[in-house]
Amino acid sequence: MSFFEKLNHAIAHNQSLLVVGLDPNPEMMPKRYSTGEYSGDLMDGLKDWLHVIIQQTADLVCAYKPTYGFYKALGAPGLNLLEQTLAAIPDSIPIILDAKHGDLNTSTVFAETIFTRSRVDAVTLSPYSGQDHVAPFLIYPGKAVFILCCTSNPAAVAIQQYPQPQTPLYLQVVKEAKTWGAPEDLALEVGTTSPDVLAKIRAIAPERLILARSIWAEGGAELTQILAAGLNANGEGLLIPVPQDMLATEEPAAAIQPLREEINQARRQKIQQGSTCELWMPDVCFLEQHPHQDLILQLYDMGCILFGEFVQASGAVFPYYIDLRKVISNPQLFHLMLSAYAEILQDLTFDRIAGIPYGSLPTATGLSLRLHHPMIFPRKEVKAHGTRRVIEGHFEPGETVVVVDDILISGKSVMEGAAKLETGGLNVQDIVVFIDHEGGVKDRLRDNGYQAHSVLTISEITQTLYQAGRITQEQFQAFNHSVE
Ligand SMILES: O=C(O)c1cc(=O)[nH]c(=O)n1[C@@H]1O[C@H](COP(=O)(O)O)[C@@H](O)[C@H]1O
Repeated sequence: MSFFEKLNHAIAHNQSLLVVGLDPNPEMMPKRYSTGEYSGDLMDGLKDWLHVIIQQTADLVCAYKPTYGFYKALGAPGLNLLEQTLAAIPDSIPIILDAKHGDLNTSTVFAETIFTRSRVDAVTLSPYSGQDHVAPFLIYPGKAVFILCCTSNPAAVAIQQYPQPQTPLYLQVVKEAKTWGAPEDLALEVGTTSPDVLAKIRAIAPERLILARSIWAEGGAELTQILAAGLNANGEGLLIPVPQDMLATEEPAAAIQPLREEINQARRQKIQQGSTCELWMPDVCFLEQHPHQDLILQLYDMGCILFGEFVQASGAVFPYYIDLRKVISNPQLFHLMLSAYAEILQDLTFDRIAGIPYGSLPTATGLSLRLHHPMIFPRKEVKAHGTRRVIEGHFEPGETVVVVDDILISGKSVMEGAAKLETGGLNVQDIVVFIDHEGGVKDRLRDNGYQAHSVLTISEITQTLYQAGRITQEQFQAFNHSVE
């Protein structure tokens, strides 16, 4: 039986959305397993405690969740204890190993160990190594992964809310993770005390199972609010952890039963509120994603694309400003950008590459080294002493030069540069820029005898930023009005 079948069966049979953590944490172990008449050692105490929890809760929960870290921390006896604990869990209850595994190099062996040599049905994973890390776990039919989307740790806010609270990274993790696996294979782990966070995730992932965490932290919201935000319209899709302190009592079942009923009450209400049965449609469409989406988003996040009112060199006011000069300080991004230029240059015929100073000299240098074509450049201002050269670098008159520049606004800078190269007897046909401001600038260049190529247009950039939630509707509309 697959993880999801087992889970659904356990939910229906035990009428429960509760998950019990089976954590051999010596600090949480009740004193009765180490003092008084108890004669065993620490490992015996932990084992007996966990076994009692399983016996008491097997008809009250829909899954068990052993935290791998607690077992590892106990060394070899701890790993032995994990096996004993898993063996004590009834076959009908699925096991989610809480490993938060995040290392790409060990993903294949770890997946094989837990899914073929133990009774684990699902595992929690960190999202930071991306799909490559998750794929080795998803090749096991019937097994599932839970992707950690956010945690409730206050210090994590700086990362999870980046770059801004309206478009936080944790929601991007959810959107991205949805493309890695089907709802039956890939669920989400959400640590939060905030119903708002759960509601945002539920809104973009209505079809995903969510394993809630940290909901019992002090100062957190009421359980009813958490349930209202996280349950789907069918009163399902949310797994609720049993509070740790309930597991330390002598009769965990007595404390858990009312909690189970409270949750079921909220589930019934949710079902009554929704009059229709929800049909989930996947919102993943790879065709719509811009091929340079990553590059565009990174440029924006680095502050190379700014929205607001900016006066341009021409005196005109645009609702944006592009400053690509910063890219050289981010080698990984610069590399991506050079690859995008190189894709265009490889289809052109030329002897040398010329960069327009100053902004495009690093680009021309990078392309020259990458494509093994010599570089030259027209000087911005000609020196009044020395060689008084207009063009720096070696060239032969009659050669063909491809000109590279950052952005075409009116085309003035690039045409001035090309004209200087032509005074040296060079031919300029092709001009390659990163961004085309549009508004007919390519036609203007064509009228002057140049063929202009661009990696991106400003419309593609704003459309991508808007779709990714980086810019607001107002910013997007301001841009659209400016080009009307
Ligand atoms: O000054 C500008 O107009 C300008 C606006 C902008 O958003 N980004 C930008 O880089 N620029 C500068 O404008 C140059 C191109 O403008 P044109 O010569 O009008 O095509 C670029 O090479 C930049 O030096």
